[in-house]
Amino acid sequence: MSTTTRTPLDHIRNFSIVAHIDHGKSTLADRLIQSTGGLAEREMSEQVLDSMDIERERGITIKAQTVRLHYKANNGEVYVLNLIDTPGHVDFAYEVSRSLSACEGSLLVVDASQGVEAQTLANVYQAIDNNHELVTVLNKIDLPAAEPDRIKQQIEEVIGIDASDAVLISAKTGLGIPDVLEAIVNHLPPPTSEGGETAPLKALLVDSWYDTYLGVMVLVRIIEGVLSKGQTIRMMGTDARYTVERVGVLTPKMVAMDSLGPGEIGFITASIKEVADTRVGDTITEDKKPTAHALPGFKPAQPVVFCGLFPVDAADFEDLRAAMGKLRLNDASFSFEMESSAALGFGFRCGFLGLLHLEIIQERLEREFDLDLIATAPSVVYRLTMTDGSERELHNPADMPDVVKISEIQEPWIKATILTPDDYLGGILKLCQDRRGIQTELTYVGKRAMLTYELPLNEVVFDFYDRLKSISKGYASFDYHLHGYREGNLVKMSIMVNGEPVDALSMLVHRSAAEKRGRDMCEKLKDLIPRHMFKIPIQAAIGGNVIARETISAMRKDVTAKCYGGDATRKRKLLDKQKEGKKRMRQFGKVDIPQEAFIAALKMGDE
Ligand SMILES: Nc1nc2c(ncn2[C@@H]2O[C@H](COP(=O)(O)OP(=O)(O)OP(=O)(O)O)[C@@H](O)[C@H]2O)c(=O)[nH]1
Repeated sequence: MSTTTRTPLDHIRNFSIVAHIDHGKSTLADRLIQSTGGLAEREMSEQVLDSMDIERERGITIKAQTVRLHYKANNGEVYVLNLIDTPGHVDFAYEVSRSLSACEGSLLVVDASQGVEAQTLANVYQAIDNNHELVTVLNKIDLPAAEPDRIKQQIEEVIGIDASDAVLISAKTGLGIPDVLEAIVNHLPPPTSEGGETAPLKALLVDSWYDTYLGVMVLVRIIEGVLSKGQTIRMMGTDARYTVERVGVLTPKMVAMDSLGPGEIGFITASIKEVADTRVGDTITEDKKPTAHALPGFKPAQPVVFCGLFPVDAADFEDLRAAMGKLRLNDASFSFEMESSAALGFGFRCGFLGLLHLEIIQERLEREFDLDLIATAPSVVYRLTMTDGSERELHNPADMPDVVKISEIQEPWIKATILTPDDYLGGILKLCQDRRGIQTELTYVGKRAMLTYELPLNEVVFDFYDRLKSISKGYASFDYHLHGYREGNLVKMSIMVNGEPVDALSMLVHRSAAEKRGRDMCEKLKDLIPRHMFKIPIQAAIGGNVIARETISAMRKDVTAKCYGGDATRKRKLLDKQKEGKKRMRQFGKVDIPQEAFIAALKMGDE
């Protein structure tokens, strides 16, 4: 089925939903789809918008998707409402900003029992930066703890927008959903299009993903001109050309169209091989009749955090490569290249948008592809200026050049916003201080403190978020964005086990923290590495200087000794168990290091 009737601009509303995690964005989206008849009830999987398993399990939205809804308003007119789903996590801030720039307005959803959180703020400011009109929606008013009046006031105080006509809803029960639809039509502006249909094609590449049947699908927002089947298009950022094969919209089912016009949002397919060939934020134009200017603000996603991933069993290397290839099909911001480590053998150096992204990929590799992996210390991207004036980026501490050749090391800093109940403020201030944080603001939002800190990213990548959650018993919320590079007094710390350097454990640390961290690492490793038949020294060193040392004393490693006099099956079981245990160990020289040691050793205690 296809259609060519073009919806007039004033009957289109393009909007997104901005919210803190768990405030009910997906539930509301489902309700909107359901109540406009996009899907019959029995077709709704529990949550339509979050499609990947891990997303559902963790309750977060990773991949932005969109739906086109038809809504008959109280004024009798039928409107096309395009909802663009935005990823809910800080690591995907750039994707969020692109999704937002594809629409004119946002629903600001705030949980009426929780109030404003760190991500509410970060996302709403992004929406305001994109000149969005906002409709404030207070969700979960069915909860006894809901305090809509107090939260309205809080929104006005903290965000500085008028919340007096906020829509009160329960996405769970469906209460108030018709009011949300009316507010979208009446309070959010329609798209505008300077050149209209006759202008050369100019479209924003909002998102792309891999569909098993259709291949790479590209989500586009038409700014001006018309995008049609059979057209030869050009991606202005990458200068690649493709012939459009399919044009359509998602309702959320795919519905074919002949073309998309100004203000519209839909998808295309064009025999694009990899998602990596499409860059979110790029401008799509017609090859024969190109637009004069590309859309501003395009920047390819840059990996921020790197780590090495190695198979525990070297024989799994090719499987790991294949699995990573598959994941990358759908995630252009995940990058990997082969790496070999003296200690860990062959593996991959991988780049991620942030820590959550790293965790998700690692988990998917282990779970969906059944691979046992060793992850090395996550590292940020350092910028080195060499004594000969040249500059280079350092993704892996193991590649650190000789210090005498380096004149300056710069490290990335972030600007973090933390909201926490007052009770945990002391602990959080100490945590930020210990991580070299610089406090820039401390204000109160009702009974909660709102902190802004500048922090070196390398102090955050290990376990900052875990620590923050444990100090605040889960109540603090956290959001950050990159805030540029600064010079840092950084040194490379190496760890030696039995005299052999373990490259996978080397890291760049601030000089002031090096000694403590070295001591912590040695102490941790002492507990994590099992005794061997010989004495094992564990040392932390900067250059040639040993800054910390522990020793694991020798033991006769005979697990069957315990079973003296026991039966043979028991003995065999123990030996099997020991063999199994071996699999998850790595040999360094003569020493076996269990896989857990790598991860655990990197988690810094702040106590
Ligand atoms: N009581 C109540 N619970 C709700 C309501 N809306 C959503 N929830 C619940 O709140 C939790 C989070 O809702 P989601 O819709 O997944 O939240 P989200 O904002 O989409 O979260 P992300 O996808 O992680 O960004 C779920 O357990 C919902 O069932 C509501 O109106 N009332």
